[in-house]
Amino acid sequence: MSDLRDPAPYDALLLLSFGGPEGPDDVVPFLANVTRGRGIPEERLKEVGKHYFLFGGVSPINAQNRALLEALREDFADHGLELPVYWGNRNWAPYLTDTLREMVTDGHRRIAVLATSAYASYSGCRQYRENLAESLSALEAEGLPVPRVDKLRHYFNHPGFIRPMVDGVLASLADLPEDVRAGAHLAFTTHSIPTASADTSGPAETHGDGGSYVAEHLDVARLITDAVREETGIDHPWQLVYQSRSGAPHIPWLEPDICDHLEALHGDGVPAVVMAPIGFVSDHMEVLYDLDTEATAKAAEIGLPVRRSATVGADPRFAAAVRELLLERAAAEQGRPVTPCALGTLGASHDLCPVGCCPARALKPAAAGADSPF
Ligand SMILES: CC1=C(CCC(=O)O)c2cc3nc(cc4[nH]c(cc5[nH]c(cc1n2)c(C)c5CCC(=O)O)c(CCC(=O)O)c4C)C(CCC(=O)O)=C3C
Ligand SMILES: [Fe+2]
Repeated sequence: MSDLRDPAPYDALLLLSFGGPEGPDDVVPFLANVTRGRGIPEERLKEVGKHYFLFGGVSPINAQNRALLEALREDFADHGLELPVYWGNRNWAPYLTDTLREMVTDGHRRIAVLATSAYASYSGCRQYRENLAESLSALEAEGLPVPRVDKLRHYFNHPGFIRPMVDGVLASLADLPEDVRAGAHLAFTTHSIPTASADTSGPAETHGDGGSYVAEHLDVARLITDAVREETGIDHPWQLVYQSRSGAPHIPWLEPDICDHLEALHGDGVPAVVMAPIGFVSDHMEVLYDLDTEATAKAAEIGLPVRRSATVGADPRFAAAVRELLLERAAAEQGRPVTPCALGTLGASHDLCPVGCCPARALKPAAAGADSPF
């Protein structure tokens, strides 16, 4: 019998995230890193900078990742899985290249990567793969060994991601005044992206209206609504809506925006809304500002009771899911039969992004996919 705890061929796990500022002096250089060559209007950057300054220049994302690192190490230790866990970011310290350099210096050559983005899309998948390729090239240029990096599959439909969100929505419903609770709508929110990116998200066969990005979020919304109904006996009406739009106004992005949605629901006489940020793995500035500040103020202004449900963050069930994803992939790499764990109608996502998955505007090398140069 094979050992179910055997992580071979992997010798380390890399938690790969976005990164965020940790004080006022970090904000402008962080935004410069994020928007390098991305054509985001100056006005939008000033606006987003203000969001960060409102919170002392501190994004919650790094603290969330530190907590997740702890949760992963604890879960691995509790399950006899001896695998070191490292952390690196695309846009702020600890920077991905520095972490990968440390990993190869520590002797690691076959690295599993968990990105803190659960869904397909250029911004949520290929852009992380491009950053991995850039960092591997940097190591190569320094004459260091280039490790093999494998990105773990999208986990939007993994029970360890879904169940904490179900609990979050149930807690938010319970927190609403009793007289409006039963009639509450669920507004599932995610990051708006250009419709052109959504339509080409995921493998070529899913390209079309909304692509994998929208289909995956709809599956998650249905799974959560179904689980909530099982618990409460109430079929809460729901809709997938968007937040945090940027880019030039003439370029179409996914709509409707959460604030417009709240107004429309209020106009229709809906008594209350739970906003569930399913597009975000943990609390980010988008959750603190766009939902907890802006959308909550809009709701107060129109007299609509709202609650924002918790993100998954460092929930121990999510840490366990990461272990399962890693061991599942290890087994597949060893050629052992595995049944990947997934809820919903879409099934488990691919291990290796095929050529043409979430294409970029300009072709750049991307690691950990069928088109990887490494
Ligand atoms: C799909 C998606 C995710 C989810 C997947 C994932 O988690 O990766 C995500 C996450 C995040 N986005 C973040 C921050 C920003 N994103 C920006 C810009 C953009 N995001 C986009 C999409 C996404 N973004 C897009 C299409 C743009 C436009 C231009 C471009 O294509 O680049 C900008 C520039 C200003 C602005 O336009 O808002 C900022 C500052 C932070 C950190 C937050 C914190 O500090 O807590 C996080 C986790
Ligand atoms: Fe973003």
